[in-house]
Amino acid sequence: MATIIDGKVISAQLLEQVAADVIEFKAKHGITPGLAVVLVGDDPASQVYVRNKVQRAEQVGIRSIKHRLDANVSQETLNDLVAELNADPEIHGILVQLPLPKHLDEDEIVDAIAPSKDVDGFHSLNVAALATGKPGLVPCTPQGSMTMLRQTLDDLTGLHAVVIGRSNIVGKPMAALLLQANCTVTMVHSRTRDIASVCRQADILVAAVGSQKLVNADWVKPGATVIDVGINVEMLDGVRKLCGDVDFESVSKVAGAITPVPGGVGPMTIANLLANTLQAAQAQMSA
Ligand SMILES: Nc1nc2c(c(=O)[nH]1)N[C@@H](CN(C=O)c1ccc(C(=O)N[C@@H](CCC(=O)O)C(=O)O)cc1)CN2
Ligand SMILES: [Mg+2]
Repeated sequence: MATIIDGKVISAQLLEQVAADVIEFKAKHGITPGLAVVLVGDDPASQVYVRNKVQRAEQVGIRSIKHRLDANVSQETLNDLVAELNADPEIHGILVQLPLPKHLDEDEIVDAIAPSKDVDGFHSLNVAALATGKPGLVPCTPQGSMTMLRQTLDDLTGLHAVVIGRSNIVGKPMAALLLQANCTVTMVHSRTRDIASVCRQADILVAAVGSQKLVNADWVKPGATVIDVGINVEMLDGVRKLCGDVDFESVSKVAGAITPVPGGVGPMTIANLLANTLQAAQAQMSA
């Protein structure tokens, strides 16, 4: 049976560290780090994530301000709000909760956020910084996944990491971080031929594709470390349950270590968002 990599425990450690660093920041600069969270529309999952972000921010001493906009808000109004937040010296971090309603252009709004306040690490300049190994704000979910890998494995150097999924917010930044950690990185996706045999070669397997229980035991090398980034909803006997991209029941019998869903990568995302907010505030104070 695989070791369970507990995201609740690891994220609680990170939050504790952020809270201590926030106290130090406040003492040094006499100001409180500020995070603006923008929620457009009524997507129930997004509402839960935003509520959790605001609650956790308070817990670590970061001031958060939530901006709730109607589902049919115009691109112009959203751009104007972001411009206002960019100019606000009390706001050090800005995030726009995704996904946005279809009529809005996500790329445009993400690139409207000042790169120094882009605590999601989605802005083109932060993406370029990560790709070229320069300092910048790194996306929260891949960053959290790396923390879990580092706590599980002594050294990542030379390990073969396979990332399933090529999204801009998880797959691509995850691959860049694994490469920085000296892994040999392969990305697989819906057009990959014989995806199972490629995955079976992985020492580290990261599933970030949004396809319920896609990865089964046949895809996993015995002893591999498996990071499940998927958050999918399944109905079991009429009850709504979360599950990942990995079939936990079968894979946990083969893998060396595995993250569960829920309680794995998810909690790391929010902890890293707050770590990024503090990092952004520190950088702005020394600019
Ligand atoms: N602007 C952003 N939008 C989105 C991001 C993001 O990082 N920035 N990521 C996801 C949603 N997300 C954060 O926003 C997120 C998803 C899941 C969790 C989490 O803690 N999940 C729990 C289960 C929670 C539940 O019961 O529903 C877990 O896995 O244990 C946190 C954050 C898309 N949008
Ligand atoms: Mg759109």
